[in-house]
Amino acid sequence: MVGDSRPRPGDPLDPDAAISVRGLVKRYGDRAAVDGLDLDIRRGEIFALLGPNGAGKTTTVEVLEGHRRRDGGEVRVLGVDPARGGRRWKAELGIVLQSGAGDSQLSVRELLEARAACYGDPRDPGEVLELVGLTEKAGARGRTLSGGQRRRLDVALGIVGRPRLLFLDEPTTGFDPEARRQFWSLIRSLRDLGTTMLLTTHYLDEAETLADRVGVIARGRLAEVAVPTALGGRGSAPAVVGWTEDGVRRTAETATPTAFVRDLAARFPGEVPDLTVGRPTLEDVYLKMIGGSGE
Ligand SMILES: Nc1ncnc2c1ncn2[C@@H]1O[C@H](COP(=O)(O)OP(=O)(O)OP(=O)(O)O)[C@@H](O)[C@H]1O
Repeated sequence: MVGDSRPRPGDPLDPDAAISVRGLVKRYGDRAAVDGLDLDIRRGEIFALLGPNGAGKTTTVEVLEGHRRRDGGEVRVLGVDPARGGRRWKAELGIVLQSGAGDSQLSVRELLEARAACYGDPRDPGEVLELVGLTEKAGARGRTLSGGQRRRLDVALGIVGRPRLLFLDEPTTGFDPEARRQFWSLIRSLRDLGTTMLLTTHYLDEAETLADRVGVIARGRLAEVAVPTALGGRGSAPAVVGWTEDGVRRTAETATPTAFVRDLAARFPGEVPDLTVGRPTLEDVYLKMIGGSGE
């Protein structure tokens, strides 16, 4: 799918969606932190919510989780209005927060077993430890874990209840590059198991790698929703060809990079020096889209 894929204001709620939101408004005092948001997230999808600090991401997610009352609009999460969600509904959600579980005196396994006991059909704690790569730390006290290991424990606690929908709030903050890659493959395994995921992140590469679609929120409104390769008209943006000639770095924008490079190649006896062909990155289009909208 190419282009914007938001529902239009006034469209009915989508009963088949994992999350369906129409005209969501949340005010703090007389200021709207979320100011008329329309969004559908499909079952089984990984959706990344992007936006600058203060844009309204956390507020939106907290309303969806049932942790904050909305001031306007309609919301359904797994078919239920979060303002009225009961225990059974809550048991179908997994929430990965910066929980502080890592400060506990309990061991990693004890923490996980205690959480698993809250659910009717939990995942096996041993399997969850394996999935998040913490098997060797099963006996360790939470407070002896490194920052990245605590985050994995947060994820383990979020998924042990076998959630159908998982909320991940900036899940890889503080991870080293290898831990991030491992975490990404964990998220893909969860998707293969059918889990729908709503991810907030400030890492554009993370959104690009993981998300089926991304939504950019600025000043409490969704600026665009699209697959990562199409956001901001990225898919049809001109390519930028770069090369070095007479010791000078040159670049040219072109809609036909193949023909351009063919002509360029004809001008050089061998390789075109330092040849690059690029399109705008997700970060390029994102920064353009939110330009000047931060707090
Ligand atoms: N409890 C609160 N009381 C008053 N204002 C709040 C409260 N929580 C958030 N806000 C304001 O609402 C706006 C949106 O905040 P929110 O936390 O949703 O942004 P965010 O997109 O999650 O930002 P970040 O990327 O920094 O986490 C901000 O202007 C913030 O100051």
